Amino acid sequence: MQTNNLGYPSIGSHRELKKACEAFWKNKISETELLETGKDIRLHNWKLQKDAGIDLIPSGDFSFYDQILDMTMTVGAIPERYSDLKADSSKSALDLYFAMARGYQHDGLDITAMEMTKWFDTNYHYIVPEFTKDQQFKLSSTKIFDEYEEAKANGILTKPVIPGPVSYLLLGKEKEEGFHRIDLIEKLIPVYHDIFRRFSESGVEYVQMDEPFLVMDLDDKERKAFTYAYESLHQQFPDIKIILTTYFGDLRDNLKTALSLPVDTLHIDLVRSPEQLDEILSSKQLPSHLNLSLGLVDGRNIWKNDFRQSLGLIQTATEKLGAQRITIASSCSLLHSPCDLDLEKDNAALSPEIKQWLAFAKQKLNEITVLKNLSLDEERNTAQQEYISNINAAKSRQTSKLIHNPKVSQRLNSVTEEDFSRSSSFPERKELQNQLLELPLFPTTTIGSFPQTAEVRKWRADFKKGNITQQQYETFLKQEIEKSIHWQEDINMDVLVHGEFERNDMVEYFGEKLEGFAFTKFGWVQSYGSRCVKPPIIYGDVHRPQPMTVAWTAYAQSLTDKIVKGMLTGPVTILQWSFVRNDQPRASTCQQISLAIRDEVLDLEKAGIEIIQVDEPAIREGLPLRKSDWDAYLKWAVGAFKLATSGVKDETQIHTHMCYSEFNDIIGNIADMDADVITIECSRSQMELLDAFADFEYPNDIGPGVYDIHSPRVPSRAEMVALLEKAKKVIPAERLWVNPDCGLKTRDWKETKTALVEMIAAARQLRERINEAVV
Ligand SMILES: Nc1nc2c(c(=O)[nH]1)N[C@@H](CNc1ccc(C(=O)N[C@@H](CCC(=O)N[C@@H](CCC(=O)N[C@@H](CCC(=O)O)C(=O)O)C(=O)O)C(=O)O)cc1)CN2
Ligand code: MET
Ligand SMILES: [Zn+2]
Repeated sequence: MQTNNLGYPSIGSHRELKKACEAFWKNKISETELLETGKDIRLHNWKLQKDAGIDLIPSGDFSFYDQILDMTMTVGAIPERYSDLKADSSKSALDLYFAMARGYQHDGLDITAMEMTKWFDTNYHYIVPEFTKDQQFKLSSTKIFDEYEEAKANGILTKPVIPGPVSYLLLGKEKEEGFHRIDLIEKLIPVYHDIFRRFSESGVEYVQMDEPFLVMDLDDKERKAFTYAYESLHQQFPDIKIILTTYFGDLRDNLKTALSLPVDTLHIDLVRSPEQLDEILSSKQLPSHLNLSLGLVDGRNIWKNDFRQSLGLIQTATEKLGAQRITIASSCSLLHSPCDLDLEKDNAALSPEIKQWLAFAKQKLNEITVLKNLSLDEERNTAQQEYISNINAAKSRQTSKLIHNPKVSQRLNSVTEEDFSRSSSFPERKELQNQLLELPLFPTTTIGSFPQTAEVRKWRADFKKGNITQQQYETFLKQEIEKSIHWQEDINMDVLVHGEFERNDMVEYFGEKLEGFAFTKFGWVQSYGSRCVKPPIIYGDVHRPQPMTVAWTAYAQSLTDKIVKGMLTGPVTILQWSFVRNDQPRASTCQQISLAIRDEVLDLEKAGIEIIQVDEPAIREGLPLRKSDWDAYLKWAVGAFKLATSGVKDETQIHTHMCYSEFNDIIGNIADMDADVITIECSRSQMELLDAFADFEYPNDIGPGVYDIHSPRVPSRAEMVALLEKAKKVIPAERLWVNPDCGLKTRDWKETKTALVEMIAAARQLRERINEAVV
């Protein structure tokens, strides 16, 4: 019996990599220094895993930005627009790499970034590979080999991890018509042969090949690509042991394909789907040589493993296959977990009672080994203490007084059907809102946040450390709000925002104000590139003890005669971006959050706020990976939004915002949410997304984002006018809003100011064109 870890966070337990990358981008440290930081993190992680007793330790899982972008470099799928940069001998491979991730606007070059999108149903984002019809692949990076050798030189034999060829292709996007990316498999496989040849020369024993698409709906062509790819690799390199790795779901109708592939080990996610174990063990197709890696320790949540349940599953598997053929593993990469619970020792916001229920990445490594020891040693001599304390922690959680709040269940029981819909239809509401709000055609607005500068963060850090008083902190925030309101008035913005300066994060901030949530100090998880989040932990019933945003919004509104839009995070997004309790259905937790947001919406309305935005950027992310599971999810997720927003008067305008979303398949459900206005991310895909809204005849108002806020690149007025003209072709002018793709918190003021002035000028130009047409 072996132990296996699928991947470890690259970011560092104190976000060393984030800090080094951002310093490098600002030219504050050299490339050598950045590379050195990467090396230190890798070594630290490998040693940690070795000391924890992990047999199959990953290498190649470390990344300066994203593992899929790393693979794009490895197979040489570098889009044409970077060729000047690539040919420029004064630029390093790392410069090219970051240009692909973030765009490049220096030395007279102006190159857009590659698209970024959600990694399955997580809050991690990857860089989308771009493919052309005559796409060429060529082994172009030695990173994966270098890291294997680096570990070996330090006395650690590792298991290289690479995305499997089928998933790699399916994660990408065709950049021209006339082919399907899966057709490129025959061109791609020779590069995998080159990779395996090098592995073989270096004496690599195991290779982890991630094929998460095996838990998705596949067609026959895609299944055949699996067979082709893995048979080809096995034929050429029969001695390399492949661990075919699936996660985030179950194999279902792809089981037969998975079991037919010539691999050494199949890894399955038993956290998401413990039921699939029986199905696999009883399958007639299960080959007698195949080993199973049991993904038992949850890489996606922070609760301690339930040893009793895991040992049951291990026993079932060993009885059937024998301990020799079983590996104990994390369910997926630990990339999605915070690094180390031990860092929380002085955290007053995490009581010892709650802390004993938790395990972060480092603790999870230990759980993997302890599970192995417990299952090999039936007398439990070696891990007796760990077993007892695990069982006690589970008991303490089941019976804790912290979890259940009778007031919350009473409130839930009193919810009625009417609470889920607005009193009047959209056209009726729109007329009343037009009269009240008096907005021009193509109203301009932003998505909520303004730059979270180092200064803003420093004030907050000082306040949290007790270096300044609450009053000093609040005075500072008020000044920031005042500056932002007056500036928005000066540039002629139509609907203003207060700027979200008081928020550390759009989810963590609300978590901190709600009961039933706990927080970490160092529980950082990578979201994209150098950007991290600290997801709050929902451990108990959720309840809003008092208003959360009303004072800030009302203050902002008091400074201007223009309309200030209230800004809230929606229930599905709060759920999705938190660590969620696993002792009740997600839908129930979500409904509790809905009621808290509903109360806040009504309090904002009472305070005179006429437009309220309830952000739901994560509603698409929460969609189950299999289509047959969609309806059940959409029913409660859409319901949660409606419950949160439907209490208001007809005159109050409800906005929602979504980003990183492919809505084509769920556009009807988005319409069912019945927000008066939806702002969406659109610019990186050149308004492609709008076709879905047009085809469906989406009924309400839409603000398709006219510029990409994830890149420091400033868009031109002409570019935005062109995008708006494109939008106008499919959405009637009376229903179009003008706004960026998302909030501006990650940008600097300098770029923000130029871009928004240009955006408002673009809206003005559209209005003038319409007036001219009328005259
Ligand atoms: N939860 C969440 N998920 C999301 C998004 C989002 O906004 N939130 N947006 C989409 C894209 N993802 C994103 C994820 C993170 C960030 C982001 O900006 N993160 C910040 C951290 C935000 C934060 O929590 N800030 C805290 C802590 C800031 C900090 O680092 N403070 C320093 C001290 C600063 C000083 O002394 O000067 C420290 O703790 O060391 C605060 O402002 O209070 C970062 O990585 O830099 C942006 C987008 C999708 N998913
Ligand atoms: C990831 S969606 C962000 C919405 C939020 N209101 C902001 O502007 O930052
Ligand atoms: Zn957004």
